[in-house]
Amino acid sequence: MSMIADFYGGKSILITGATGFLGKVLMEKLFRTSPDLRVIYILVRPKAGQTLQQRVFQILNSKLFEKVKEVCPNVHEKIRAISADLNQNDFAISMQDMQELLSYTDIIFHCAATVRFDDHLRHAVQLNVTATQQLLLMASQMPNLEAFIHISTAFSNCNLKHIDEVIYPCPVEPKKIIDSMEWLDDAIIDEITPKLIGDRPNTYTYTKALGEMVVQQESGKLNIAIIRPSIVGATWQEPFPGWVDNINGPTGLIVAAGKGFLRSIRATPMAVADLIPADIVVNLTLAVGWYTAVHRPKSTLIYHCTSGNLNPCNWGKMGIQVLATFEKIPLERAFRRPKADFTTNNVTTQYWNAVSHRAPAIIYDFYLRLTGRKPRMTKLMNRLLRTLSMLEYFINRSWEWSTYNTEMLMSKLSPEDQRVFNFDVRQLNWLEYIENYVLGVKKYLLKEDMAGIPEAKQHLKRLRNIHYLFNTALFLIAWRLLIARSQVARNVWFFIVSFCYKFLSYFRASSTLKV
Ligand SMILES: CCCCCCCCCCCCCCCCCCCCCC(=O)SCCNC(=O)CCNC(=O)[C@H](O)C(C)(C)COP(=O)(O)OP(=O)(O)OC[C@H]1O[C@@H](n2cnc3c(N)ncnc32)[C@H](O)[C@@H]1OP(=O)(O)O
Ligand SMILES: NC(=O)C1=CN([C@@H]2O[C@H](COP(=O)(O)OP(=O)(O)OC[C@H]3O[C@@H](n4cnc5c(N)ncnc54)[C@H](OP(=O)(O)O)[C@@H]3O)[C@@H](O)[C@H]2O)C=CC1
Repeated sequence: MSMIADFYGGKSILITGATGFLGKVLMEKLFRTSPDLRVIYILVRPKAGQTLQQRVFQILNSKLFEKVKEVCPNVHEKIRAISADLNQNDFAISMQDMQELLSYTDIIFHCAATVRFDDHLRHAVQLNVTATQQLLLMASQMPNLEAFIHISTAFSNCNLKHIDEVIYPCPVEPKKIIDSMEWLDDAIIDEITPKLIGDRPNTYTYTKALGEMVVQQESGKLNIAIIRPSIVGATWQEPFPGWVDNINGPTGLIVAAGKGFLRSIRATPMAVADLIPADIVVNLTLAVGWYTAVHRPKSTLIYHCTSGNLNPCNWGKMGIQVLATFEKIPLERAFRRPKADFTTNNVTTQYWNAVSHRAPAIIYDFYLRLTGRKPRMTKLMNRLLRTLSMLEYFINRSWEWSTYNTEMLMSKLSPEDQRVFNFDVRQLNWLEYIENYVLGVKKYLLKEDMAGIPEAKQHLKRLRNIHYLFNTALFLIAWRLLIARSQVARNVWFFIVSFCYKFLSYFRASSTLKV
């Protein structure tokens, strides 16, 4: 019997960010392993023309939840979507809903955040800091609350090289930042943002660090734990391998490489690719929820959910495996053949960006214009290059995260819990995982049919022929121009032609003699 699964039975659980990548995997696992839980409250905002109910319906009817329906057929009744916007005061939750949440919630998993690297500081502070503060305030009014689990990121202190499972203070107090966001105008905020974020690369990592400080400062009598995952990737095993449904982190680049847009990337092949599968993060999160509620540690414990120190993989190995998988299982309607390389300095990066990214996009857009269609490739390529520039910071450095608390927790689990809530990253085989990740991108994110693989391979062959044809034509044109302008080139050309002629004549003569 799993102690953790048993613990969540009969519980009322509040999840923020349940419609996000991690939140969905968390909800799925909870329903699958503890189908007798009382209710999961999720804070949801209407989005993209969909009502709350439509959003929940879509999630529950997705492939991810197929197994849940077998073990928990009444899952629709156990999920209670509460209209909320974390950008608003009191999250714009109705009085009645708020009363229900305050009266019944036993556990909180706070996953909601803005994960955009380029978010305006005001918005990032609102969601990653102020909303966390408000949620803690709500939590302090919940008489039954047993644990508050805050999801942060391993990169909240990415300005350090070695990171321990402790909270590192930021120079300016979060309360001061929250206050200043209320009266400073956008232009001034823009001006002070670089000074505030200091040696962090973006507003995301900075505000996640502030969020942790808020958790520490406002914890009061609450039972709190913080989880810091590194780069969350597709699922490893559960509910099935390779599940992913958004383009964050490496996923977007995997798509770009598979479709042939991404040809070169400024990365350090030997740098550690600290990827962590979403199901490992979720298993650790649920184990932490149980441990925090049952064992009530005296202080707020921080758990690093990383792979680098226990089972390292590097970007070079990952890139090679991504491309090897695309050889066997290509994506449909690729722009060019999947073929990419790492560059390590600015000059080569600029060169390959011009030759392999910008030039083909301009040529393709010219072709689209000629055929009366709207050009779009240059815009797409600019977006890819912007994304690459934002991710570069993370793929050219390595960090060391200590994992004492995570390993301590592993040792506290029963053998059954170690199996059901497995977060032992040492068991992960990277090559197999990356292959399944790439397959998952094709199947679950791009929704491509596996039956289309022969056609996709055919398409790649056509692209290869076009590539050869194009290169040959380009060579001939360049050569023709050169011959017209240079005596040396003309001499070389006559030499080659006469050599070929002599060789052919000799060959013809010797074969005639043999007959
Ligand atoms: C040998 C070579 C091999 C090569 C093989 C290559 C593979 C191997 C190499 C791998 C190296 C990996 C490195 C990873 C490092 C990660 C480090 C993370 C560390 C921190 C981790 C964390 O702690 S935290 C989570 C991470 N946080 C993000 O990773 C957000 C980032 N990102 C943004 O900050 C914004 O993305 C940014 C960029 C501003 C652009 O912003 P942007 O405005 O230009 O573009 P958008 O993102 O808005 O979206 C653009 C279009 O995608 C559409 N779209 C959006 N979402 C969608 C969805 N879910 N499904 C479908 N489509 C979606 C959208 O609808 C747009 O389409 P449309 O134009 O048609 O509307
Ligand atoms: N993905 C990763 O690589 C990593 C993620 N993390 C952390 O894990 C957590 C989850 O990340 P992930 O699932 O990837 O992120 P997603 O972007 O997929 O999900 C974010 C969630 O927050 C919700 N949200 C955002 N703004 C609001 C708002 N104003 N009101 C209500 N809900 C809102 C979103 O709702 P909606 O669907 O309506 O937009 C969504 O459910 C975050 O705290 C992140 O910092 C940490 C390390 C790595």
